[in-house]
Amino acid sequence: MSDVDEEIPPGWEKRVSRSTGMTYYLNIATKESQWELPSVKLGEPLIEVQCSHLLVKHAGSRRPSSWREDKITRSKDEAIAILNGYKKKIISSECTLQELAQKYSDCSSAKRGGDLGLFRRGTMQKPFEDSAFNLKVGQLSDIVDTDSGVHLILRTK
Ligand SMILES: Cn1nc(-c2ccccc2)cc1C(=O)N[C@H](Cc1nc2ccccc2[nH]1)C(=O)O
Repeated sequence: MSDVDEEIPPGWEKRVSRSTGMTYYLNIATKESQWELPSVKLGEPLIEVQCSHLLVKHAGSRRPSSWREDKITRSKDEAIAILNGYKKKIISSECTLQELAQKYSDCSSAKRGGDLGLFRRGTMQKPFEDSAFNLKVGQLSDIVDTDSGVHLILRTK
């Protein structure tokens, strides 16, 4: 099959199994693998995405409390500064978003490294949805502001 026919979508890598010599495909962000070429139907509307996120809440958050802290009192500016620090670590590959989310995210998805699973439009707060659906697989968002706090979003599928 020519390379043109076998266009591998962004965020995926083609690998060869050491044990069988068979080709498989690895999702760089989730480390999940599959034998089939990941399908991206160009030009078709994106129905659902999968993302992981790191949320830092602040005193103005809709629910200024989390598994980490009963009463969150930091200001929004402090939350943004903290998130910018995490973003630097992720961009420099010092840490992954999943590692930081597990330790520091104020969302209950922290226990899953920030993984929110697959979701469709209409299920998340609009600023989060708009950012998530505009990311390519493997792409990290800018800081996103919702009623819950400030987020970094990594699209994984
Ligand atoms: C949308 N969502 N999914 C989970 C989740 C998913 C998988 C496993 C465990 C929890 C938690 C949440 C959630 O709303 N958490 C809130 C914080 C929050 N607010 C969000 C707004 C948009 C996207 C994710 C968000 N997470 C909380 O814990 O106070």
